[in-house]
Amino acid sequence: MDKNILEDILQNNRKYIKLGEVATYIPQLAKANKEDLGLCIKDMNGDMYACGDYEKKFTIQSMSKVITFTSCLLDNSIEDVKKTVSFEPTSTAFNAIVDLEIKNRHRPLNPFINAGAIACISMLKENTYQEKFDRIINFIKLLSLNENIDYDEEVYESERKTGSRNRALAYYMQSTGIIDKDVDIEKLLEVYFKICSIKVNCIDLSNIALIYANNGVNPFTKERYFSKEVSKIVVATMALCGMYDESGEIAVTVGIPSKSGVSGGILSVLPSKMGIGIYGPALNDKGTSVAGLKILESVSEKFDLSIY
Ligand SMILES: NC(=O)CC[C@H](N)C(=O)O
Repeated sequence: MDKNILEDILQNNRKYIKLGEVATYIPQLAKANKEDLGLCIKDMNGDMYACGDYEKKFTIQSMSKVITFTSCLLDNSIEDVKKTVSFEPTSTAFNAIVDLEIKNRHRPLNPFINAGAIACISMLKENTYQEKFDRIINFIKLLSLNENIDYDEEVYESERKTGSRNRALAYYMQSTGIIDKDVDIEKLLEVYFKICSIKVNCIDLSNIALIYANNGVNPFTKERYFSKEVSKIVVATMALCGMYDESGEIAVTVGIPSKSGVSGGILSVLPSKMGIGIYGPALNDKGTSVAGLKILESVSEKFDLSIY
């Protein structure tokens, strides 16, 4: 893979930034620099190809749902997980309420929408809410091969103060028994907001993605972090649901299982080959980086990476 080609791809797709807007519904995210654009690709040999603002830190947002879902699968049998959340795509937004009432026996359709992730956090086996958060941040440190991962206190506060929609989702799920009646919803949401506020850069995302590309094994130390079975479930769910109600279109145009977040990050897993991290905070109307998505599409096309 030629770094100059990647640099060209990044520059050629810069023009799409103007089609998007940074997220404003979480006030702190509105402070992002719309012009930022970064890409990092890491392969199984440890070779890294990066350009643009690949070292810039941003919050992990919905990309954390990959790690939350993985942890939920490690703590619970697949049958028990399926009683709470299924693995079906949505045709509505990531924070939609309507599906919870009318579809799927009140279960969130998948673990990558807000309701699904909040339900997954409630299923983690730790005894305290602090332990649940520690578990996830430590797992992110492990998978990103970065001990220095931390969370952004200001983004966390901003989300906590403005999180009425997530509160509505969580209380609704408690009313239907999807979330246990003993769960303290405010505390559960604090964990969710804090997880979303964990800071990463494109290198961290590419490292995390690489572990999934390698079926749960760190390709450098050969350490196994989760089973091949869990990895397959998570990556398949990413392919079908990771880009919300745009997942079908992206399967066609990109063909690489991916998960986006409203900070503008995209985490993409190319099985057996590479991990990709992208950042560009200007978002399309689905909440995905508009130029980032175009970069992913160009990389896939240029190097013939679609899994289909
Ligand atoms: N799509 C996203 O990245 C959403 C995550 C964000 N923290 C929220 O709960 O709304």
